[in-house]
Amino acid sequence: MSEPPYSAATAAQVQAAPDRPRLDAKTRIRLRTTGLAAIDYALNVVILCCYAAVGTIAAFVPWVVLGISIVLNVIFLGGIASGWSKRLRDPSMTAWQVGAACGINMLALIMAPQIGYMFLINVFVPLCYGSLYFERRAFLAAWVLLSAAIALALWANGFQVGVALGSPVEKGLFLVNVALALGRFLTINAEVSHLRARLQQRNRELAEASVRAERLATRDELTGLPNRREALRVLQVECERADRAGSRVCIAMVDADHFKRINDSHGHPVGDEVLCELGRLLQTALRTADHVFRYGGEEFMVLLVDCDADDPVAPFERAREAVEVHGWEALAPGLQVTVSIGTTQRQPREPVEQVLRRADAALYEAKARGRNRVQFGALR
Ligand SMILES: Nc1nc2c(ncn2[C@@H]2O[C@H](COP(=O)(O)OP(=O)(O)OP(=O)(O)O)[C@@H](O)[C@H]2O)c(=O)[nH]1
Repeated sequence: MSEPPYSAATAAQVQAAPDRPRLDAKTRIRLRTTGLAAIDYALNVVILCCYAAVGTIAAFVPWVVLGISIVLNVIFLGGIASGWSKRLRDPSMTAWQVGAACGINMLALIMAPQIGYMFLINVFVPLCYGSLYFERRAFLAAWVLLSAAIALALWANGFQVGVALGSPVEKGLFLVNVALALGRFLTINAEVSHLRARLQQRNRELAEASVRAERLATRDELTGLPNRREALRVLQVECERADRAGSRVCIAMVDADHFKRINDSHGHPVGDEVLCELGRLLQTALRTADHVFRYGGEEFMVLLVDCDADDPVAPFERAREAVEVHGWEALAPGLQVTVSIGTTQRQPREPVEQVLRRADAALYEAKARGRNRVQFGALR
């Protein structure tokens, strides 16, 4: 009998499988870069083996470098993979890795001065890697320490820095080594360029998010009009401007009449559409320089700038009429919408709160007098 493709036993095994701890993204990146450094160590050992095989350097040198490389990489990779390095200020252990790589090259310079060029070139690679993570002070420290280490190593090997270009194999190894050094430099540069591109992308996203956040903070989502918070800000700004220019502003509170009934008889979505349409109608009925805000619920605030007209009621009467004669039937059969408007004119240097209170009182009066009307709130 053939086994079912997915037996109950398999399901039980899957369920019983313990959750393997997953490495976070940053740890994976650290392991990747440290792993690349380990591959670099291995390549160096291979080149040293070749030099040892043709007798340029002593046979023990690659073994010593291999042994130290293994110990160092076990420490770095193990420290990062186990999460131990997260306790450090730099969990990538950059300074330690750069120091270890330079140290191992200085040791090799002492042990194999015949190919000293290779180790002097090699120290530039970890330094470049450090440029991804080092702070300014660390560069200065690296410069001083490395210069001292090179001087010490040269003193220890009797100031010998060989190139070894005698045999064809040595010439070939020299070229391979130079090509590898170039490859390492360019790999690190490619990484820097990738990071720069990511940073630019993040900056763009951040700028877009802040524009969106600002829009959300100042706009009403339903009608797209500026919200109450923005209304109070703009009102303050326009009043100050009017005081400087010696002009007047008019404000009006516009409230849909019996809006609860509209919601109740035609449904909330129709109510929402009515509010959007009201916003559009008010904007169309007034001048482009004037401001229409959704003040809250079914209430709008209108701000007329440079409103020195003898009759500050006229523009609002026009807006009220535009709402009354609008073809609301197109939204819902039997739908009729009117608005009540309380308006007032701000006196020079009059506090904003006082003007708002007067406009509110005028709106209240318009409602009390039967709705669908404009009421002017005069100074008492
Ligand atoms: N559809 C919809 N309704 C809203 C919104 N905001 C407020 N409302 C409704 O507007 C109604 C306002 O009701 P009331 O404050 O009683 O006022 P009204 O029915 O317009 O009566 P008057 O103002 O006295 O003419 C409430 O039923 C609210 O639920 C909205 O964004 N969408």
